[in-house]
Amino acid sequence: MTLSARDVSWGTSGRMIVGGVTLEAAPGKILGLIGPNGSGKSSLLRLLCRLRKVSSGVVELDGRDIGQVSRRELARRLAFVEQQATTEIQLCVCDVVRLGRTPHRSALASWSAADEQAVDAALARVGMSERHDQLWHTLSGGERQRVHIARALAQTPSELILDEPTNHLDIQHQLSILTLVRRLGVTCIVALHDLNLAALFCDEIALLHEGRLVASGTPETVLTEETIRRVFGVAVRIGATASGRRHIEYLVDPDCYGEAAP
Ligand SMILES: Nc1ncnc2c1ncn2[C@@H]1O[C@H](COP(=O)(O)OP(=O)(O)OP(=O)(O)O)[C@@H](O)[C@H]1O
Repeated sequence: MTLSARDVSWGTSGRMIVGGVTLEAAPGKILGLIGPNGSGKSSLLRLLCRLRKVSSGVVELDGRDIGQVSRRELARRLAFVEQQATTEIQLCVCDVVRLGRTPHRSALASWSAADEQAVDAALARVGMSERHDQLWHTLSGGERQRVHIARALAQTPSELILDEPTNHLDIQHQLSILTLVRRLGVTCIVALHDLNLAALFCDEIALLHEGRLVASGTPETVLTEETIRRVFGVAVRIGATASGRRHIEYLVDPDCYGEAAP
C-alpha cells in the first residue's frame, strides 16, 4: 500500500506552488512533511489525496494514477484530516465521526453494529468517548482536532494524510495522537511544524522549501544543523534523545532574538 508523487507540480495564477516533487510513503510507515510557512505542504497534501488536480506529474496509489481510482475506492482507502477542517455546526461529536463510515456503506444499507463499533473505537482512541453526544461547535480547538482524527480512524483507511494534526493540541495530546498514528501501522503522510516531533515520530522526512523538495530521507539525514539554518533561518544544535532520536535545540536568546541574523 503506497502513495507516491512523481515530479508533481501545481500552481495558480501563474505562480508555481508545488514544483516537481517526487516522494513516496513506504507501506505502514510515517513520512513527515516539513517546511517553513507557505512552502507548499498543504498544497502538496491536497494533491496527494486528489482534492486538487496536478498541473503536471502523477500521484500514484499502489502504482496506479490516482486520477484513475474510483471515488469510492479512494474514499475507502485514504483519509485526510485538514488543517482547518470545518463541520456542520449542528452535528454531535458522534455524527461527525459517523461521517467516516460513509465510504463503507451502500446507499440503502442501514447503520450496522460494526459501523457503531468503529465509531466508538475511534472516539476511544482519541480519548473523546465521553463527548459522544456533545455538539461539535461547543468543542475546544484541540477537541475538534481529535474528533476529526477520530472521523479519519472510523474510516479505517490504509493511507492516512494529516495536515498539522497537532495543531491546537496540548503536549500530552500531541504525543498521544502521534503515538496512536504510529501504532495504527497505516501508511501515513503528516505535515508537521514541530521538528522535534517529526524527528521523534517519523520514519522518513521530506523537507519542502518554496514548493520544492530540498531534502528527504531519515530524520538523521534531513535534520542537520546546516539544512535547518538554510531553510528555516534558525541556528540549532543537534543532539540526541534518550531513545537515540534527533533532538533539535534552538540557539536563541529570547531577550535579543531578531536583532541579529542567526
Ligand atoms: N488556491 C490558492 N490560490 C493562491 N495561492 C495559494 C492557493 N493555495 C495556496 N496558495 C499559496 O501557496 C503557498 C503555499 O501554501 P500552503 O498552504 O501549501 O503552504 P504550507 O506549507 O502548508 O504553509 P503553512 O505552514 O503556513 O500552513 C502560500 O503562499 C499560499 O498563499
